[in-house]
Amino acid sequence: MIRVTQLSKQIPGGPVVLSDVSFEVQRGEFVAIKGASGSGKSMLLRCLALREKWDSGTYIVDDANVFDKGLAGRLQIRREMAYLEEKPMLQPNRTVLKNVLIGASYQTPMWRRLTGMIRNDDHMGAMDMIEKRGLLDKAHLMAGKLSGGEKQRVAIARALVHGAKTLLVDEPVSGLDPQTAEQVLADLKGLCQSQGVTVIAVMHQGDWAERYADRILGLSSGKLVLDIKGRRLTEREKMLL
Ligand SMILES: Nc1ncnc2c1ncn2[C@@H]1O[C@H](COP(=O)(O)OP(=O)(O)OP(=O)(O)O)[C@@H](O)[C@H]1O
Repeated sequence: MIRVTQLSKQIPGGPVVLSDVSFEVQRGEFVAIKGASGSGKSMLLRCLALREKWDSGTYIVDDANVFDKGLAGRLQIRREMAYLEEKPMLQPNRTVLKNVLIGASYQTPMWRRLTGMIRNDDHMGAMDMIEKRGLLDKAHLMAGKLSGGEKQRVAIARALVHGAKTLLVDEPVSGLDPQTAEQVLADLKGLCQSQGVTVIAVMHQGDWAERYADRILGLSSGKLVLDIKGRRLTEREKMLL
């Protein structure tokens, strides 16, 4: 369970971008964050991923207070809560398999990044994860040759191989054609349902959030104005965002 209480964040010398934001997320939930441009959606995700410093607020993950656990606790959060940017950061001149195996910089020991050495078990696990993302035939292609949706799925595979329990995903379907968007979202939803992975995704465009999310959080000018079960928004609710 993730519990955020009264999270506030101000850009140093600039505006307040999150103000007293509180909510809970259960393990295995698919939560969508909606809100107009500039409402603080990405900032919220980055705060959850500890990519941004919190000015105030408490952050409980699996019954432990993250800010009481010191550096080890923060590193654990960064490993278990993978932050997937809108344009996944893959190494374009390495294969899909290598990208999944080597992981993001904060997930992988330096010696492994430098040598590229892998164990047999790791190789099997990565191939399995790639296959489940529907990318087995692309495993040996250079990542730079993939489409946007395929890159998203490689980033998801990579996060899971490296122990992520929660995926914090910024605009997972932006720029994708509808069919690929469905595939990416169905994959995320399946992970929630079958493996208890928690997904918190910024999904403002279209009605993707209404169709796929178990819960919808709505932000307006840095404030949480909506916290509802996933369903079609009423006109009044849309007006809030
Ligand atoms: N480093 C920064 N310096 C100054 N202002 C910032 C910085 N990062 C974010 N902001 C401001 O914080 C506010 C929230 O930004 P954020 O990226 O979270 O919005 P968003 O809801 O994700 O928007 P979009 O949908 O356009 O991506 C915006 O007004 C933005 O200009």
